[in-house]
Amino acid sequence: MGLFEELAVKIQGANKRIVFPEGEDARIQEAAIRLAQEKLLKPILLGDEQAIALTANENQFDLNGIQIINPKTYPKDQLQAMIKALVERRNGKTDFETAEKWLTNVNYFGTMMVYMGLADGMVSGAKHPTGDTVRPALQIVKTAPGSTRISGAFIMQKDTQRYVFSDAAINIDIDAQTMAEIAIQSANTAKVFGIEPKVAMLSFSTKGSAKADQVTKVTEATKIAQKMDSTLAIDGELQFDAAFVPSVAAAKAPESNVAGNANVFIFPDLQSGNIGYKIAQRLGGFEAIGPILQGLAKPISDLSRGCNTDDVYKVALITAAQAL
Ligand SMILES: CC(C)(COP(=O)(O)OP(=O)(O)OC[C@H]1O[C@@H](n2cnc3c(N)ncnc32)[C@H](O)[C@@H]1OP(=O)(O)O)[C@@H](O)C(=O)NCCC(=O)NCCS
Ligand SMILES: CC(=O)OP(=O)(O)O
Repeated sequence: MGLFEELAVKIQGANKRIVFPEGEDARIQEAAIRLAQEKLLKPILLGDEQAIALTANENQFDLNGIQIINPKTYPKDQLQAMIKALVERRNGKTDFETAEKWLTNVNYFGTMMVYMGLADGMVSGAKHPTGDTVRPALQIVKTAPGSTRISGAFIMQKDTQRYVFSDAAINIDIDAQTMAEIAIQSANTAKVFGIEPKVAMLSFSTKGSAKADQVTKVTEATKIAQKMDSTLAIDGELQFDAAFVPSVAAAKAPESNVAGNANVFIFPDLQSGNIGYKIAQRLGGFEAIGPILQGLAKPISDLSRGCNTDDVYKVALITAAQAL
């Protein structure tokens, strides 16, 4: 059974309510119809009813039975309760007027639905850049116990090959401590997706072949991560070829228990992580599933704006599974 068939079996019957703030988008509507028809979850589309119907008509979609909420006509008393809960949650950082304005934005509205238990998870980002999609989650849902940072991983999949790339979505510039935490989070994500993690801390240097502050950061991160979980196979600093290709590993890092066999790749910053996953996807022909947000207290998932219906469907399955 493939990964997504397994997830489908897991979530079937649990009826998790997943809110899609971009309900007017055709890819979102098509995925929501498929998810509802297969009884995998209960989609909730946000948006203007007329605009949603227009997209559906243009594409001959049947949205019968799918819940639609228009934040602009949301019952006044329920909106007031939402504003109050948001102001309370922000604990002095956001006043009533700002909260009211935020809630006219579908990503804030959807995030508050998840925070208040009106939905079990959220999938957005088909039309919004990552920052605008995840900022409400960072501000309202916040980190899960045991995590100090939220990060974004991709499952990269082709035929029988499956890898984790992190952080490819959230933290722009990271210190050694954050890189170590991302490594531990990503190893856990790998296990959820049936990968026995061998974690490579990536650099442009292998085992001291270059000297630079950027390299020192990666060696420090490796030591911290090894201390955080001594049972984990984790090594660095490694160049990608040393991490991935056994013959190169034999030449560059013969002592390493990870080099040549790594399957979880931790990038030293977001420039390299985001560029790296898109090269593997667009030149390497890998399917990129994610970004899967790690370390968040409730399941909220981002999409790439380049996503298709199948990507939305798969990210929704992951989100519903995280909500179990
Ligand atoms: C994620 C991102 C939007 C946050 O930036 P920001 O809104 O400027 O963040 P701020 O520093 O103002 O922080 C806003 C809140 O989020 C929290 N936060 C920010 N980054 C966080 C992280 N990685 N983990 C946990 N919380 C975080 C802050 O603590 C702050 O909380 P507070 O308001 O309660 O104090 C920003 O880092 C970003 O744009 N990242 C790149 C996204 C991207 O374009 N990726 C490429 C495509 S996938
Ligand atoms: C994850 C990612 O790169 O998102 P986008 O393509 O929307 O910027």
